[in-house]
Parts: sequence; structure tokens; C-alpha cells
Amino acid sequence: MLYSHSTPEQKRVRLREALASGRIQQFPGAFSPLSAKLIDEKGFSGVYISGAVLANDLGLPDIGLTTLTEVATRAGQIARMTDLPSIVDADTGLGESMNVARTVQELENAGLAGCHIEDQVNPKRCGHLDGKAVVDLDTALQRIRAAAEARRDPNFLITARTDIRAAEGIEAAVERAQALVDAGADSIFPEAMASLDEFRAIRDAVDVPILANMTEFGKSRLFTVAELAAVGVNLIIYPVTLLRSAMGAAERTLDALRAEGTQESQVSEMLTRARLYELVDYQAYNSFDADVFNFAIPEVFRDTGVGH
Ligand SMILES: C[C@](O)(C(=O)O)[C@H](CC(=O)O)C(=O)O
Ligand SMILES: [Mg+2]
Repeated sequence: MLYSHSTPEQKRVRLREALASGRIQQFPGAFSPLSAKLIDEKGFSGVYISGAVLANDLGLPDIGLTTLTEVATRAGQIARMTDLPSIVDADTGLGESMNVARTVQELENAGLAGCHIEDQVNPKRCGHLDGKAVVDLDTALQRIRAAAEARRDPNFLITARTDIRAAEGIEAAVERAQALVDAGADSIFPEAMASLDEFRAIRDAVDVPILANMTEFGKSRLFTVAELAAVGVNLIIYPVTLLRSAMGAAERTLDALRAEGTQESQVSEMLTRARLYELVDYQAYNSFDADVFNFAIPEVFRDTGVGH
């Protein structure tokens, strides 16, 4: 009911413990606060909040147009609905190093457990597209130093993402990852790795947790949890997976509605009314007022959809 029971500090401790556990963590991307509740209920270990999803959901491309206020507000709305730790994509840190510092403090205030900051130039682009450019080493390190110095909670996880692999190759990525750790990164997100061997190369080069991005239609094959665990990855994100699934379903429903004049053929694919109410914990609000949930949902509407 209402928001999660855990404080942001507790969630950050939980994330640190999970990363130290030796067990690989799966963080699906939530496209909304409600979807974060579903991720939580399904037993995942954390929630990822994607910059691409945040931008695309506003109808914008993922090129660094979103503002700190938009990112912190949406990420905060998502993070507060789950007891799981949430990690948000802070793109390039949203400006110069002093802006990066402010970004980190705002994300701490919003209740996030951590964020990642990348070394792309602005305007940035999806890490799995061609034609990316990265900033020089000094600028990349300044961003991470500023982030690490700005945080007030030492458990707020600063992940340095490097996009250098696509431009300069895996050796350059290994070198940059090491330098980013020396600058204060708590973990490394090597973007657009072409193979499991490349993840292994990063693993062998740094002794902090590493993150793998299993985004669809990208540069990496969709490696399994077992494959990534075997090369020493600690955390896997599935950034756009739920948005793509939900929008795919929305498109199919709209097509059917146009073609058939009714949505009837799609109802069996939908979340039922009962299931939706269960996810928002509707009945629990009776603890405030017994008249809040005093109706029955007809049996015929209870079991047609997914999940129930
Ligand atoms: C992880 C990512 O930064 C994101 O914003 O979710 C994107 C995902 C994508 O565009 O598929 C990325 O740059 O990989
Ligand atoms: Mg992104």
C-alpha cells in the first residue's frame, strides 16, 4: 500500500550486499511505477530505469534531451514503488562535472540506489548504434570523480559506463575501465560488448562489479544469465524489454480494434481488472476506510488474462 516500506538507504545497502553476494543480479527496466511493482512481485533483484525508455516514453529520441528534473522525477516515482534497489541511467551526467555532481545529489534525493554515467559526447546516442563518439580520458574521469565526491550516502552506487569499445576497440575499453575505477567508479558498464570474451576481458581487468546490457536489436547477442555469470558479470540490465513488449501489445490491440470494431479478440491477452487491482494493492486501502474496496469483481472477469 502507498509506497515501499524500505528507505533509500536500506535499498542501497541491499544493492551493495547483492553485488557482493557472488550471485548474478537481473534488473529488468521498468517503464512506469506500476511495472516496477510487477518486477518486484516476480522475484527480480532490482529495477533498472532506462534513459532510452524515459525519453521514448515522452515521445523523444534518446539523444540527451531529457532534463535532470524529468529524469529525477520519473526515476523517483518508480523507485518509491518498490522495496528493490533501483538504478537509473544518468546518460552523460547531464552536463559538465558540476552538473554531474548535482545530478548525483538529486538522484540520491529521489531515492535511487545508484546511477550510471557514460563517456559519450553530447548529443549522445544509444550505445548499440554506430557512429558514437566519446570524450577524452580527462573529461571522462572528471565526470566520475565529480559523481563520487558529490554523493552523501557512500552506498549510492556510481557506475561508470564506457562507450569506447565501438570507436576504439576492446583494448581501449579495458584501459578506460581501469582508469574509471581508479577515479572512483564503484562498478563498470562496458557498453556494446561484441562477445562473451570481451566481457571476460573487462572482468579480468577490474575488481569491481561489472554490468551487462542485454538490450534487444543491439550489438550483443542476448546472452543468458548462465553465460554471463560464467564470464564474471555481476548485474544484467534489460533496459527496454518491457516497454517493447507493452508497446508491441498496445499496437496489436489498436490494430484489432480498428480492424474488428471491438477489442474482444485481445481481451484474453490483457491484464484482468482483478489482477490490476491486486498489483495496486487496492483492497489494503480498506485499513483507512472499509468502504474503499467493498465490491466484488464477477468471477467471469477474474481469470481471462495473463497471470491470472
Ligand atoms: C541502456 C541504454 O542506455 C538505455 O537508455 O536504456 C540504451 C538501451 C537501448 O537503446 O537499447 C543503450 O544505450 O544501450
Ligand atoms: Mg541510456
